[in-house]
Amino acid sequence: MELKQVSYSYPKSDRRVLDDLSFSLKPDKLNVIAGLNGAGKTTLFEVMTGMIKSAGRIAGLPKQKNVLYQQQGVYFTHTLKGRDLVRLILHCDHSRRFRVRKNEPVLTSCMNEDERSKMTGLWGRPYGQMSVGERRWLLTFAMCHMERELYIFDEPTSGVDPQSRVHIMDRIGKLVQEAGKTVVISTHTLHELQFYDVHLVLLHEGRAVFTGSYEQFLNAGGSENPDAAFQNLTAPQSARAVRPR
Ligand SMILES: Nc1ncnc2c1ncn2[C@@H]1O[C@H](COP(=O)(O)OP(=O)(O)OP(=O)(O)O)[C@@H](O)[C@H]1O
Repeated sequence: MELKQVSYSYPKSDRRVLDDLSFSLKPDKLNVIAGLNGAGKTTLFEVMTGMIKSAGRIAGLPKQKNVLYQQQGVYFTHTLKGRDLVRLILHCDHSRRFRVRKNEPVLTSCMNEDERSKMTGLWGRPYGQMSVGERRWLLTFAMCHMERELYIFDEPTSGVDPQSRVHIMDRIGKLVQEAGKTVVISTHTLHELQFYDVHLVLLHEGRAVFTGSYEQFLNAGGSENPDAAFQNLTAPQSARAVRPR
């Protein structure tokens, strides 16, 4: 999939949130969109999913029914239980790969012991009694089991403890390895990317100011600390040389 000179301004605004943005996605890597708050990551996802219409061209975009988009902060009523959510999400999957029974937690062969006990514990628990991290893990787990060509997760690990973060990232990492699937996430937690084979796109002032691997990102940003590299690459030109390494 390739974005070519994509531009977008919100109605009644003359500021281009996306400004002639061009980059490609790599199907064999975890595609990561990073950028400052307000850089336009969510806007970009809404353009990619056809929720808003931009100028420019996106080549190779799958049909909408083959795109999964996990937005931040989707509301579910607090009385729904874990099993209701998993059943709802998997029922929406047109592949119908899974038959989920109410009294049997979904336990697949690719789950490790931690994931199995997490799923068993959350199966009967109301959504309102789950922590932020538990909600995110459960939703991400179920969505990763939907059959799609393009998966987009908007900050899937925000507000999540290290254990759940690893589970979520590993689950998303497994998707990347499945043939015919392209996966994109946005994140502010750059350190965790060192453990995955990523294609990083750094969005700044409407454009991709960096695209490449995690190692290339550290080199380009002139630091082994990804946050410092990020600061260097998003700083005004004049400030770049004086940022801490
Ligand atoms: N509906 C809207 N109307 C007008 N401006 C908007 C709207 N939604 C977002 N914006 C603006 O567009 C810019 C990009 O917002 P967006 O939510 O895409 O950023 P983001 O990179 O996802 O940020 P964050 O990291 O904080 O989630 C921001 O300046 C924001 O204020």
